[in-house]
Order: sequence, then C-alpha cells, then structure tokens
Amino acid sequence: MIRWLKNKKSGTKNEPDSANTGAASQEEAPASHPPAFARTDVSSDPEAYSAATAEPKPSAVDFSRPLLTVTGVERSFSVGGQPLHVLKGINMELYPTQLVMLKGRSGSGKTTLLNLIGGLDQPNRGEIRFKEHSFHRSGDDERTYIRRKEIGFIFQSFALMPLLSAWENVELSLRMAGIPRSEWKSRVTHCLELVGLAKRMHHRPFELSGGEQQRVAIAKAIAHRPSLLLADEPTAELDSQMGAQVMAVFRDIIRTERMTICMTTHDPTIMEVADRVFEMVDGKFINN
Ligand SMILES: Nc1ncnc2c1ncn2[C@@H]1O[C@H](COP(=O)(O)OP(=O)(O)OP(=O)(O)O)[C@@H](O)[C@H]1O
Repeated sequence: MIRWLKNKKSGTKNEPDSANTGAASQEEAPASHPPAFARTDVSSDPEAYSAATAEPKPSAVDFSRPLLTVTGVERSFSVGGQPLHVLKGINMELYPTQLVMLKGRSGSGKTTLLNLIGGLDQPNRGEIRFKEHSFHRSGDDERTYIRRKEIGFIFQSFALMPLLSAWENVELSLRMAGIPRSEWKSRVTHCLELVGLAKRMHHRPFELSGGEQQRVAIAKAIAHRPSLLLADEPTAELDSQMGAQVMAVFRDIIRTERMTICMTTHDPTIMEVADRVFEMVDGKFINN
C-alpha cells in the first residue's frame, strides 16, 4: 500500500472530461502501440510535493548495469520543408529501480526523448539500447513486442476506458498484453491495492477523483510487470495532494515491483524525490 503523505491541503474532485473521451480512442489502438506522448503545459504548486520530498528515499539504485542507454541521440522533424532539430546529442543512462526526472521548459524536447526511450519513435542519429535490444535499429514489430513486454506508459490525461471500472481497466491491459487469464485476478487485485485503491476497484473513472484516476492508470501501466515505466507529466492535471500521492505511489512501485521510472515534469519542487534529474535546454542536457 502507498504511504500517505502528511500535511497536504485537500484536493478537489475531477469531473469526467474530454481526457477520458480521448482515452477511449487511444484504447482502440492495440495496447502494444500506445499513442506518442502529447505535448502539454502544466501548472505547478510549490506546496504540492513538500511532503513527498520529505519521504525517505527507499532502496538504493542498482548501478551494476544500465537498463537503458542513450548515446548521441539526435532527432529532427521536417516543419514546413525545413528541418527542426529538436534533440541535439542526448546521452543518458537509466538504471534498475531508479526514479529519473526530465525537466525543462515547454518545447525543450522532453516528450520527444520520452517517445524515443519508449520505442514509439526512432532517432535520426545515435543509439538507444534497452536491455539487450537496440531500439535505434529495430523495426516496428520488434519495438512493439518489446513495449508490450517491458514498458508501461502513463499519460497526463490518465487514458482510461470511461465505461469500464478500475478493475476492468487494469484487467483489459493484462488481456491486451497477452497475460494468461489465470493470472488476471491476483494481479489486478495486487496492482490496485498497491496504488491504494482496494476500496475503489469497482468504480468507473467518472466516479473517481483525478488522483484516483491517475492511480488506476498507474495500476494499468504496471500490471504486465514492465521493467520500465514512462510517465509524461503524470501530476500535471492533479492538485498538490493528489500529485504527492502519485509520487508516493511511484516510490512504492520502485521499492516493491523493482521497476525503473522515467518521468517528465515542469515542477522544480518535486526534484528532491528523484534519484536523478536531467535538465533539458533546447534539446540538450545541461547538467549531464
Ligand atoms: N512530430 C513532430 N513534428 C514536428 N515538430 C515536432 C514533433 N514532435 C515534436 N515537435 C517539436 O519539437 C519541439 C519539442 O517538443 P516536445 O514535445 O518534445 O517538448 P517538451 O519539452 O516535451 O514540451 P512540453 O513540456 O510542452 O510538453 C517542439 O517545438 C515541438 O513542436
């Protein structure tokens, strides 16, 4: 179960919104091929993560061998017939059980990098190695297969099926990941308990707060036991209390499920929760 954070102002309940409607169309695509992360703005609240940052950092990161290595990665897009150089030589490593944050101004390239790390896109130059796989060389089918087995995605807008309960949403991800039916019940229960939703399992998204919806999305993303969890501004739609709860859940997931988490954020106040922060400015890391 998550460790609930103290000293928070209370949150507001989110009403169902277009995010869920959008999620339905995302779900219609195969689970193995999630949509690329959308680019968004976020409001931040300096109080939001004060207690989260007060949480003790749990187990030490396993530095024996990187889970993912990014070397000299460049990514350009053609905009109006002109090349737009978005990533200009990125080097980074993610280690098992590490919580890594990518911070930087809007448009600096964080989401573009997250899409590459998740195998949703490929670099124009450089290498991305995930375990024994080479994302920069592999074709769509191979990357889809690796994503299905090894990577979980969390979106700012929760990406839940609006007509399914929390339980059914998590179960759906196991079904789409090809996990044997005999494992569904115990795994769904475990994941929803892990994110603190044991008592909300049969609620549908519109019956849950924004923070609870995001925790269902987290349960859904980790259900198939990925080794890497990628989250694009997972707290951006949440108030301070809910955002802090999400960060506490992330810490518990790392500790108990032994996953690596890489997330983007605009919020400088949560940086102390991270094991490592990469700051991106104009397509490069400035503190690497
Ligand atoms: N597919 C694409 N085609 C053209 N331009 C793109 C594409 N993807 C990203 N860009 C551009 O790359 C730049 C970086 O975008 P990106 O979304 O990676 O930034 P970001 O740091 O994640 O921003 P935000 O914090 O607002 O989400 C932007 O100028 C964006 O318009």
